[in-house]
Amino acid sequence: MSEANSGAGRVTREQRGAIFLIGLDRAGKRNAFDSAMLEDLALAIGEYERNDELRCAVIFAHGENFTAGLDLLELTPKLVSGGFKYSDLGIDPWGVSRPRRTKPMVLAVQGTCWTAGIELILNADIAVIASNARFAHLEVLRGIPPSGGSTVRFTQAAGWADAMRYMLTGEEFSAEDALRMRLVNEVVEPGQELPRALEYAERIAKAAPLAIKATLRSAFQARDEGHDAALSQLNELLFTLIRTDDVREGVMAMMQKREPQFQGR
Ligand SMILES: C[C@H](/C=C/C(=O)SCCNC(=O)CCNC(=O)[C@H](O)C(C)(C)COP(=O)(O)OP(=O)(O)OC[C@H]1O[C@@H](n2cnc3c(N)ncnc32)[C@H](O)[C@@H]1OP(=O)(O)O)[C@H]1CC[C@H]2[C@@H]3CCC4=CC(=O)CC[C@]4(C)[C@H]3CC[C@]12C
Repeated sequence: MSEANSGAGRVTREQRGAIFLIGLDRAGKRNAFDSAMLEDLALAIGEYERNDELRCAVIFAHGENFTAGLDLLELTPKLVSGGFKYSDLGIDPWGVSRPRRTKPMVLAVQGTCWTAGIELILNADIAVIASNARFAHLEVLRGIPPSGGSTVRFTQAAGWADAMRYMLTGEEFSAEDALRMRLVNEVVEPGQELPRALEYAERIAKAAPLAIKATLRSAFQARDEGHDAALSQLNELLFTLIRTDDVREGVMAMMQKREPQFQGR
């Protein structure tokens, strides 16, 4: 698709029907995130968010490794001086700062997946990983805490004991460990992670887009504001959606025993 370690932005885009493939493209540096790559990934997610034709994004990495984490040499001075900020057209891929994405995100991961890569997984909806994937939260060995969401989401997904074991030591863990700790959905043979992620994306893209967004909104609200806040909004979400053309189409398709064709309205 593109040369390793090339391209100013270092993130590729490809539209396949309703699916948007977003590729980390700095393989020569093990897909370490410098500021150009952080910015371009955020912009790609912004493009996805604003394009109504697109119903599911798949984030993957060119080359043999997902990411070696942050390019500390390039980024530390910028973070120290407060000089790194996403442009207004971008969406934070880690869901740390607002606005939050409203559309689904599937991840395909292989090889080395350090720090920021784990945190991208934890901010995605579905993650498929290759059996050769290996993970580590190295931040405390570089003098910083995990700051892309793991202090909240790793503990939620895996429980305190496992999350602290890996975040406080920087110890490496395997694909099987990631599955056991419920950080990911599935482990597949190397090379199958992207095709399998695309299968999930195709299924999501066939579902009703407004219902997909409402599902995410409710789940995000539960995570951010607590269960009561999310439960109190469920009826309103339902009554808003029940009047849409997509609900009529879903019912008609069921009656006529055919695939629904949802328009997102
Ligand atoms: C803070 C959060 C993240 C922190 C970190 O990621 S710390 C960890 C940094 N990574 C490392 O230390 C790994 C170093 N590399 C290795 O160990 C090895 O290279 C390897 C095992 C990965 C591979 O080994 P290898 O033998 O196969 O290959 P090599 O020969 O070693 O390397 C080949 C080639 O690649 C280069 N390379 C490798 N790694 C790196 C790297 N990390 N950086 C640069 N270059 C690398 C190597 O030099 C070789 O190059 P060559 O030219 O051939 O010599 C952040 C996580 C998320 C962020 C937040 C996101 C949300 C935010 C929004 C905001 O608005 C504000 C900011 C923020 C909150 C943001 C803040 C920062 C995060 C929290």
